[in-house]
Amino acid sequence: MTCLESRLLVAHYYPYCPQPDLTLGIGSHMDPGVLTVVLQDQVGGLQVKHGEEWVEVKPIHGAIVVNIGDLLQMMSNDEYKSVEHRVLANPFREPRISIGVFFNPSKRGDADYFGPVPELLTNGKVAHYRDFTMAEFMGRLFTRELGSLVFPEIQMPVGISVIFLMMSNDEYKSVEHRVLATPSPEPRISITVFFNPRKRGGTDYPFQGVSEGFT
Ligand SMILES: O=C(O)CCC(=O)C(=O)O
Ligand SMILES: [Fe+2]
Repeated sequence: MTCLESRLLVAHYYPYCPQPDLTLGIGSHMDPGVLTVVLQDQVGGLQVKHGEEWVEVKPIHGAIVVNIGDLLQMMSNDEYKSVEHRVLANPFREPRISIGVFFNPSKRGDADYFGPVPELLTNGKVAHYRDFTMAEFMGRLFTRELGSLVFPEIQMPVGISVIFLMMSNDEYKSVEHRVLATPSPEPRISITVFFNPRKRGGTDYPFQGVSEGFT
Protein backbone atom coordinates (compact mmCIF):
# COMPACT_ATOMS: atom_id res chain seq x y z
CA MET A 1 0.00 0.00 0.00
CA THR A 2 1.45 3.37 -0.92
CA CYS A 3 0.43 5.59 1.94
CA LEU A 4 3.54 5.80 4.14
CA GLU A 5 6.09 7.44 1.82
CA SER A 6 5.97 10.87 3.42
CA ARG A 7 7.80 10.94 6.75
CA LEU A 8 8.04 13.85 9.14
CA LEU A 9 10.31 13.67 12.18
CA VAL A 10 9.39 15.87 15.16
CA ALA A 11 11.55 16.07 18.28
CA HIS A 12 9.83 17.21 21.50
CA TYR A 13 11.57 18.73 24.51
CA TYR A 14 9.45 19.02 27.67
CA PRO A 15 11.27 21.14 30.27
CA TYR A 16 10.67 20.67 34.00
CA CYS A 17 7.35 22.23 34.97
CA PRO A 18 7.08 23.49 38.58
CA GLN A 19 3.24 23.53 38.48
CA PRO A 20 2.29 20.47 36.42
CA ASP A 21 -1.33 20.48 37.66
CA LEU A 22 -2.02 23.76 35.87
CA THR A 23 -1.03 22.75 32.37
CA LEU A 24 -0.21 19.91 29.97
CA GLY A 25 2.85 19.01 27.92
CA ILE A 26 0.68 18.39 24.82
CA GLY A 27 -3.12 18.64 25.02
CA SER A 28 -5.43 15.80 24.07
CA HIS A 29 -5.34 15.11 20.32
CA MET A 30 -5.41 12.42 17.67
CA ASP A 31 -2.62 12.20 15.11
CA PRO A 32 -4.06 12.98 11.70
CA GLY A 33 -1.82 10.81 9.53
CA VAL A 34 -1.59 7.08 8.91
CA LEU A 35 0.85 5.97 11.62
CA THR A 36 3.08 7.69 14.16
CA VAL A 37 6.10 5.98 15.66
CA VAL A 38 7.22 7.53 18.97
CA LEU A 39 10.44 6.92 20.86
CA GLN A 40 10.24 8.32 24.38
CA ASP A 41 12.89 8.51 27.08
CA GLN A 42 12.50 7.18 30.65
CA VAL A 43 10.74 10.26 32.12
CA GLY A 44 7.16 9.32 31.11
CA GLY A 45 4.01 11.40 30.81
CA LEU A 46 2.43 10.05 27.60
CA GLN A 47 -1.16 8.87 28.14
CA VAL A 48 -3.77 7.30 25.86
CA LYS A 49 -7.52 7.49 26.34
CA HIS A 50 -9.17 4.14 26.93
CA GLY A 51 -12.92 4.59 27.37
CA GLU A 52 -13.21 7.46 29.85
CA GLU A 53 -9.82 6.74 31.46
CA TRP A 54 -6.40 8.15 30.73
CA VAL A 55 -3.88 5.30 30.76
CA GLU A 56 -0.16 5.88 31.16
CA VAL A 57 2.10 4.57 28.38
CA LYS A 58 4.97 3.50 30.62
CA PRO A 59 8.39 4.00 29.06
CA ILE A 60 10.07 0.68 28.30
CA HIS A 61 13.73 0.90 27.37
CA GLY A 62 14.19 0.24 23.64
CA ALA A 63 10.42 0.08 22.93
CA ILE A 64 8.64 2.28 20.44
CA VAL A 65 5.03 3.42 20.61
CA VAL A 66 2.98 3.10 17.41
CA ASN A 67 -0.06 5.36 17.20
CA ILE A 68 -2.85 4.80 14.72
CA GLY A 69 -3.89 8.06 13.09
CA ASP A 70 -7.10 9.38 11.54
CA LEU A 71 -6.12 8.36 8.00
CA LEU A 72 -5.60 4.73 8.98
CA GLN A 73 -8.94 4.72 10.81
CA MET A 74 -10.66 5.96 7.66
CA MET A 75 -8.68 3.73 5.27
CA SER A 76 -9.39 0.69 7.46
CA ASN A 77 -13.09 1.63 7.59
CA ASP A 78 -12.94 1.76 11.41
CA GLU A 79 -11.16 -1.61 11.77
CA TYR A 80 -8.44 0.41 13.50
CA LYS A 81 -9.24 3.43 15.68
CA SER A 82 -7.27 6.65 15.80
CA VAL A 83 -6.09 6.95 19.40
CA GLU A 84 -6.68 10.03 21.54
CA HIS A 85 -3.56 10.84 23.54
CA ARG A 86 -1.83 13.61 25.48
CA VAL A 87 1.37 14.30 27.37
CA LEU A 88 1.30 15.49 31.00
CA ALA A 89 3.45 18.41 32.06
CA ASN A 90 6.80 17.20 33.28
CA PRO A 91 7.09 17.39 37.10
CA PHE A 92 10.60 15.89 37.20
CA ARG A 93 13.80 17.88 37.45
CA GLU A 94 15.12 16.52 34.18
CA PRO A 95 13.70 17.35 30.75
CA ARG A 96 11.63 14.78 28.86
CA ILE A 97 12.58 14.14 25.24
CA SER A 98 10.57 12.21 22.67
CA ILE A 99 10.90 11.75 18.94
CA GLY A 100 7.89 11.13 16.71
CA VAL A 101 7.99 10.03 13.07
CA PHE A 102 4.71 10.74 11.28
CA PHE A 103 3.94 8.53 8.27
CA ASN A 104 1.67 9.95 5.59
CA PRO A 105 0.79 9.40 1.93
CA SER A 106 2.90 11.35 -0.53
CA LYS A 107 0.34 11.34 -3.35
CA ARG A 108 -1.39 14.66 -3.06
CA GLY A 109 -2.85 15.25 -6.52
CA ASP A 110 -6.44 16.20 -7.25
CA ALA A 111 -7.03 12.72 -8.69
CA ASP A 112 -5.43 10.86 -5.75
CA TYR A 113 -8.27 9.73 -3.54
CA PHE A 114 -8.08 8.18 -0.09
CA GLY A 115 -10.80 6.41 1.83
CA PRO A 116 -11.74 2.91 2.94
CA VAL A 117 -9.67 0.41 0.95
CA PRO A 118 -11.91 -1.56 -1.45
CA GLU A 119 -10.61 -4.93 -0.17
CA LEU A 120 -12.32 -4.21 3.16
CA LEU A 121 -15.66 -3.48 1.56
CA THR A 122 -16.48 -7.00 0.47
CA ASN A 123 -19.30 -9.21 1.80
CA GLY A 124 -21.75 -6.34 1.91
CA LYS A 125 -19.65 -4.13 4.21
CA VAL A 126 -20.58 -0.49 3.80
CA ALA A 127 -18.03 2.33 3.61
CA HIS A 128 -18.15 4.52 6.72
CA TYR A 129 -16.28 7.32 4.95
CA ARG A 130 -16.38 8.78 1.50
CA ASP A 131 -13.21 9.19 -0.53
CA PHE A 132 -11.27 12.44 -0.23
CA THR A 133 -8.09 14.01 -1.58
CA MET A 134 -5.14 15.00 0.57
CA ALA A 135 -5.80 18.66 -0.31
CA GLU A 136 -9.26 18.35 1.20
CA PHE A 137 -7.84 16.51 4.20
CA MET A 138 -5.11 19.09 4.83
CA GLY A 139 -7.61 21.94 4.39
CA ARG A 140 -9.65 20.66 7.33
CA LEU A 141 -6.78 19.58 9.51
CA PHE A 142 -6.36 22.83 11.40
CA THR A 143 -10.03 23.66 11.73
CA ARG A 144 -11.08 20.43 13.43
CA GLU A 145 -11.70 20.20 17.16
CA LEU A 146 -8.84 18.66 19.09
CA GLY A 147 -9.53 15.08 20.07
CA SER A 148 -11.81 14.46 17.11
CA LEU A 149 -11.32 12.97 13.66
CA VAL A 150 -10.20 15.30 10.87
CA PHE A 151 -13.35 14.42 8.96
CA PRO A 152 -16.10 13.95 11.52
CA GLU A 153 -18.75 14.93 9.01
CA ILE A 154 -17.44 12.60 6.38
CA GLN A 155 -18.34 9.69 8.58
CA MET A 156 -21.54 8.32 7.10
CA PRO A 157 -24.05 7.02 9.62
CA VAL A 158 -25.07 3.56 8.51
CA GLY A 159 -28.39 2.37 9.90
CA ILE A 160 -28.85 -1.34 10.27
CA SER A 161 -32.38 -2.27 9.29
CA VAL A 162 -34.65 -4.88 10.77
CA ILE A 163 -34.30 -7.18 7.74
CA PHE A 164 -30.49 -7.01 7.99
CA LEU A 165 -30.73 -7.76 11.71
CA MET A 166 -32.65 -10.93 11.02
CA MET A 167 -30.43 -11.98 8.12
CA SER A 168 -27.36 -11.54 10.30
CA ASN A 169 -29.02 -13.55 13.09
CA ASP A 170 -28.44 -10.63 15.50
CA GLU A 171 -24.74 -10.22 14.59
CA TYR A 172 -25.73 -6.67 13.64
CA LYS A 173 -28.32 -4.71 15.60
CA SER A 174 -30.99 -2.54 14.05
CA VAL A 175 -30.40 0.89 15.49
CA GLU A 176 -33.13 3.10 16.96
CA HIS A 177 -32.55 6.69 15.95
CA ARG A 178 -34.23 10.07 15.67
CA VAL A 179 -33.51 13.60 14.48
CA LEU A 180 -33.97 16.61 16.73
CA ALA A 181 -35.79 19.69 15.42
CA THR A 182 -33.14 22.11 14.17
CA PRO A 183 -32.71 25.10 16.51
CA SER A 184 -30.50 26.96 14.02
CA PRO A 185 -31.94 29.48 11.53
CA GLU A 186 -30.64 27.47 8.57
CA PRO A 187 -32.44 24.37 7.37
CA ARG A 188 -30.88 20.96 7.88
CA ILE A 189 -30.70 18.73 4.83
CA SER A 190 -29.70 15.11 4.75
CA ILE A 191 -29.83 12.47 2.08
CA THR A 192 -30.52 8.86 2.97
CA VAL A 193 -30.11 5.86 0.71
CA PHE A 194 -32.16 2.85 1.78
CA PHE A 195 -30.90 -0.49 0.52
CA ASN A 196 -33.47 -3.27 0.16
CA PRO A 197 -33.86 -6.62 -1.55
CA ARG A 198 -35.39 -6.42 -5.03
CA LYS A 199 -36.96 -9.88 -5.06
CA ARG A 200 -40.43 -9.60 -3.62
CA GLY A 201 -42.20 -12.61 -5.02
CA GLY A 202 -44.26 -14.93 -2.86
CA THR A 203 -41.66 -17.68 -3.33
CA ASP A 204 -38.52 -15.58 -2.89
CA TYR A 205 -36.95 -16.74 0.37
CA PRO A 206 -33.33 -15.83 -0.16
CA PHE A 207 -33.01 -14.14 3.20
CA GLN A 208 -31.54 -16.48 5.74
CA GLY A 209 -33.12 -16.07 9.13
CA VAL A 210 -35.99 -13.92 7.88
CA SER A 211 -38.56 -16.69 8.13
CA GLU A 212 -37.28 -17.53 11.62
CA GLY A 213 -37.50 -13.89 12.58
CA PHE A 214 -41.15 -13.70 11.62
CA THR A 215 -42.20 -16.77 13.59
O1 LIG B 1 5.84 13.21 23.24
C1 LIG B 1 5.15 12.20 23.07
O2 LIG B 1 5.34 11.14 23.68
C2 LIG B 1 3.99 12.20 22.08
C3 LIG B 1 4.01 13.36 21.14
C4 LIG B 1 2.79 13.41 20.29
O3 LIG B 1 1.74 12.95 20.65
C5 LIG B 1 2.83 14.02 18.95
O4 LIG B 1 3.87 14.56 18.56
O5 LIG B 1 1.83 13.96 18.23
FE1 LIG C 1 0.38 12.80 18.93
